[in-house]
Amino acid sequence: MFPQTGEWAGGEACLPAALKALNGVNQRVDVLPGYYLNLSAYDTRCSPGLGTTILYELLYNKTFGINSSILMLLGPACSPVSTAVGEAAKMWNLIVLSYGSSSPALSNRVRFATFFRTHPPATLHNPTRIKFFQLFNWKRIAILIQTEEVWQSTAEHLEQLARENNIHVAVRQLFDNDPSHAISNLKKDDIRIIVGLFYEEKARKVFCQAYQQNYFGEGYVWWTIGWYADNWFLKVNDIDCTEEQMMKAVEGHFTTEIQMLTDSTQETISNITPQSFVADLNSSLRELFPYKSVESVGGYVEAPLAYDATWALALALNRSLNRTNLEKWSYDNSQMKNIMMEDMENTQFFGVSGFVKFDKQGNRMSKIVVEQLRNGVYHRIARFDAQTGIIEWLRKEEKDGKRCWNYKNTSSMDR
Ligand SMILES: CC1(C)CO[C@@H](CC(=O)O)CN1
Repeated sequence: MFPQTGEWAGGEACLPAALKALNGVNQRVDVLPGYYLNLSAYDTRCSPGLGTTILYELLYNKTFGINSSILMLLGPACSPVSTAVGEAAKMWNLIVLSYGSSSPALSNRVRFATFFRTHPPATLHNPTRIKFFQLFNWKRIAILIQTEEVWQSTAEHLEQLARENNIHVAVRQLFDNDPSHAISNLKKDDIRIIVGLFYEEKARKVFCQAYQQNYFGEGYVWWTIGWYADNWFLKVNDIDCTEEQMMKAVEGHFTTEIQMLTDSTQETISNITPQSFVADLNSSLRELFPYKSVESVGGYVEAPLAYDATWALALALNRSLNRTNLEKWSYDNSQMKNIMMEDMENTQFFGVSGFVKFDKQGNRMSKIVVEQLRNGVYHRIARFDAQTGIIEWLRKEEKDGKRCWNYKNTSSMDR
C-alpha cells in the first residue's frame, strides 16, 4: 500500500525503493530459493476507508488478478490507514509491515497483533529530549500540543519519562487551531523550556504568536519536530507575521528527528552501500518525476525504510521456509501466522536505514538527530541512540557541552 496523493504521499518515492529491494531479493539465490516474490501495489491516497477497501478486495474479490492469498502486507504508510488496516489484518492472520507510520498508538500489541514497522514511533524522540534536559540541568519544562492523537500520545510518553527522570512538566497546553491562549499561559507561568508537538502548519502559527507576545529569544528554548520542510518558517502566506519576524521567533530552536538513512559506507544486506542506493533511487526518481527535485518527491526521506521493509519481509519469509511450507499459507492458518511472527521478531540485518531489528511491539528503533536553527540554517549538532544512551556530538565546539549555544548565563534557563 503506497499512497500517491493525500495528506502524506509517501508512496511516491517509497514504491520505487521497495521495487528496487524486491529486484535485489529476486536476484539472490540464497534468499527464498525457488521462489519469486511478486509485489502488487495499490494507492491508498492516505485514506483509511480506501485502505480498508483495498484490503477487503485483496482478501476476497481477487479482482486484482491475484489467484492466491497474499502472504504479507507491505504498508500502509500513513498512520490513520495503518490504524484501520493494521487492526483488521490480524483477523486474517496477515502480517503487516509499515514503512511510514509514526503513530505511537500502533505499538499496542492487543489492537495491532500482527503489525510491524521500520518507521519508529514518534515517541522515540522523547529519550533524546530528556537526555538534553539532563545535560543542561533543565528541570522545569512545558509541552505545547496540537490536539491530534499522534501528538497527544507522544506527550503522555514524554510526561512519563520526565517523571521518571525528576523533570517537572509544569504546564501542558493543548490547542486545536489557535495557539495564542496557550502561548499566553506559558508566558504567564514564565516557562523557559518548551517542547512543541504539532504539524508544520501549526508550527507557523505558534511561532508567529510567540513573536507577537514577545515570548522568544535567548531566554527561551524551543524543541520542535525536525521533519518539517527546511524553510517552513518562511512560508508566511498563512500567518500574520513577516519573514523577518519569523526569523527572529524561530532563531535558536532545536529539533529532533529519526535518522532514516545510515551514515555508514558499509555494504548492506543487499550487497550495495547506502550511498549507491541513494544514487540509484535519485536517478529513478528523476525519470519518474522530471519536474520535481528528488528531495520534494513524497516519502523521499522515508524511502530507505521502504527498501529495508521489503528486505525484512523477504528475510522473514526465508526463515519460515525451514519450518513451514509457504504453499500451505492461508488466512485461517494461525499456526503459520505464529511461525511468521516469530520469524519477523528474529529477523535482523544491516540495511540502508541502519541496523534493522523489531522489538516485542513490532517497532524498529533508530538513532535520533538533533539540529539547531542558526540564522535560518539547520545545523546537525548531535546524534543520540536511546538503546545505548550514547550521544555523539557532530561539531567539535560542542564537545565539552559548555559552549554549545554561547548563552551567557544558563542558570536563567533552568527555572
Ligand atoms: C516523519 C514522518 C513525516 C512522520 O509521519 C509519517 C506518516 C504518518 O505517521 O502518518 C511519515 N514520516
